[in-house]
Amino acid sequence: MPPARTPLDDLRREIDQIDDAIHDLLMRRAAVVERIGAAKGSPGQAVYLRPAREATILRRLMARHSGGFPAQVVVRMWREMITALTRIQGPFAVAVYAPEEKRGFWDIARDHYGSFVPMTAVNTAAAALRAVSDGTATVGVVPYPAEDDNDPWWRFLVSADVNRPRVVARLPFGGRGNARGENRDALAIAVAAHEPTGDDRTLLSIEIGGDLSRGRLKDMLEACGLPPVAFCTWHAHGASSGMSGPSIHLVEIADFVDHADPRLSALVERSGEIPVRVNTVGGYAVPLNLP
Ligand SMILES: O=C(O)C(=O)C[C@]1(C(=O)O)C=C[C@@H](O)C=C1
Repeated sequence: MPPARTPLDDLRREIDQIDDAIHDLLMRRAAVVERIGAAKGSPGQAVYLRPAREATILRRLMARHSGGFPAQVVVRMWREMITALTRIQGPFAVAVYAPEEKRGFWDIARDHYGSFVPMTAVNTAAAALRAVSDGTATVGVVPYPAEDDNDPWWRFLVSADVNRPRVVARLPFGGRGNARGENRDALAIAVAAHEPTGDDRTLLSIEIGGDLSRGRLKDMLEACGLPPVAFCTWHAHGASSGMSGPSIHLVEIADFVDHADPRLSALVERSGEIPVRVNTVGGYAVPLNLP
């Protein structure tokens, strides 16, 4: 006589059915993404990468999530899936600023882009940007800008060229998990569209050819409807020596702003005699509020 089926057997049978359903849906999702890839046309410069859409998908899922399965793990699983399905559409590789003593960026890049994507550690943020510019990497992962950096990587992104690499995401997007190292966030750089998600930050480079204090610039930004939430400044000559002269500010704005936004021309007009040049350096969807 065969042994009687126990409640545990029944539950495992149910798990097998669920696993089949999840697996079927994964294969179905992959087939749809293949069609999306075809609809986007030939892969030029990483046009298949849509960070805003990725953020929107995860925000929508988090809004409906409930039960005992950890939200962060949902994000982690989706991140693995999304990168795998991005790779169906075209080449994808990541260059991460991860010198010996700062391995944390490697962990958060791997959490975001998955454990099977080709990933290279580089010793400087500039090398990560170069990898994106020369096409050896699709995405570069660099430290979130710090005020005290007197040779900041972001100055290499200051350009009006629409095909230049720009900031496309802030990492971690869905919680830091067990990533090693300090608590510093990273930014992802790629040649991909800066698109709105409904809750965004934009990075503006503001080049100033004369004397304009940060306080004055802040007032001007606010008056133009561009609420600044963070500033970094780089002086082209005599960096950090307090000398006046050409300087570039990286200003984070609590809104989505694209290069044709009328608020940018309003800012230039408002500066009057002082030569001011404004460019967008990209931006990011505000990450999920998960530990
Ligand atoms: O919606 C797209 O454009 C896709 O390519 C699909 C998808 C996804 O897996 O959902 C994959 C990569 C993109 O960066 C965004 C989303």
